[in-house]
Amino acid sequence: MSTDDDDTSSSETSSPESTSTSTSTASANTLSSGVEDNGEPVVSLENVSVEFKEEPLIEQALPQSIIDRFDLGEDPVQAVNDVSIDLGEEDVLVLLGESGSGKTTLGRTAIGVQEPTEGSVKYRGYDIQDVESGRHSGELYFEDVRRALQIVHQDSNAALNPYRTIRATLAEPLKLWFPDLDVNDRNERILSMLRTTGVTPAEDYMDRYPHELSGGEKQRVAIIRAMLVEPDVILADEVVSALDVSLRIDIMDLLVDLQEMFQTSYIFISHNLTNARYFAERTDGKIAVVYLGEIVEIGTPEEVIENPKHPYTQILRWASLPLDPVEARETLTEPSPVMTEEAPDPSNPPSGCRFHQSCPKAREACTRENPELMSEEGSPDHLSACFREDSTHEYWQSEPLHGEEHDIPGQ
Ligand SMILES: Nc1ncnc2c1ncn2[C@@H]1O[C@H](COP(=O)(O)OP(=O)(O)OP(=O)(O)O)[C@@H](O)[C@H]1O
Repeated sequence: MSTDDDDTSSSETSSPESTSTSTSTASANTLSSGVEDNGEPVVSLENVSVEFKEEPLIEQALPQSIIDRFDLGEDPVQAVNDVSIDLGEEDVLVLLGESGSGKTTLGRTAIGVQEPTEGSVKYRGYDIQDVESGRHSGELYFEDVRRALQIVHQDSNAALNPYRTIRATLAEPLKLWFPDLDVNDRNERILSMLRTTGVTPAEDYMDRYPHELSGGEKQRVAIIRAMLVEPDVILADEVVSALDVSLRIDIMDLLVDLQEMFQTSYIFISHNLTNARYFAERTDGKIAVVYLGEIVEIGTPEEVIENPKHPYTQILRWASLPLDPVEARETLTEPSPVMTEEAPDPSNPPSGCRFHQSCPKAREACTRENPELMSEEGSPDHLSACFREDSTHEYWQSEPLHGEEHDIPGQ
């Protein structure tokens, strides 16, 4: 009987360069499933919404007719609301926002792990739900989609089985997705990836258990596991948040290096403006700011961080302490520009613009209509979901909502 830990036979290893070159060449134009790169976005979301309905005991115990008649049901949580985005080859999209804003749900939906309540999610033009349910007839199978869209979590402790060696952990996805590889081929690929990612001496690490690794090493192994199957997209969900500040740059740099080798696209989730900016800058990616399930601003890091347009992004920037201690002290003494400390309820979001209750720039018009992403003339790719982008909107004639228009420090 063959077990994961049978993969211990020694093997001639090729240099990391030679293996990574061959794998990246294999994945450059043709997926291992045989599906041609068809020019469609790797992932595209169209008007995607996701709701979570909690079922309290009362709802489980009573018939639906009674629940409806006496209005006993709970409102669903609107985790994602009407989001449309495309992710192309070797694209990077950084989702930046506070805890609970919907980043993880949006990312999971984009890689087909979370089913949307409304809208469609496509992989290379194929509707993922259709592929999963078998409604789609063609050369693409759901297994191909699963392999192509991978995830790396924040908590590498939870992601790695404490009872399995690194060799066994990393052999598992290779056995699953590349059953034709023999033990030697698998070992070769694993050793090569360990070396490439700086986990050396690689031979020593093969037979270690997760508890024998540092936090940074565990996260490297989790990244290798996702990368070994040659995915098109990796959802990197707060992958550096649990690490010491000194290690964060190393891991982000590793992802950048791996992207160059494997031409992977990333959806990189972070609640930290500094990390979001660093990663987007290094990868020429875009930052999408997420607030209460919606993308409220999107653009290059320079556009979004240096020249934020949406009041929410401007406040996010204000709230991120500057590195200079004197500047940081001055910022702390400034009164908060947020109009209410009360967090909005995601199961009952405000009508109109979802940010209007907290927004220092809000006017009456913002209570009536939810602004779509729009751009000013001259910067077509820097979009903000705020009526202030539209110089002809009735917003400008309507009354400020919070007495008067308030300034946001630093703007
Ligand atoms: N399985 C679920 N069931 C019910 N509600 C959920 C579920 N998953 C997420 N939510 C809710 O959806 C909203 C968005 O959550 P999500 O985890 O996507 O946000 P996030 O920005 O990734 O936050 P965090 O960084 O804290 O994970 C939150 O109100 C959350 O409580």
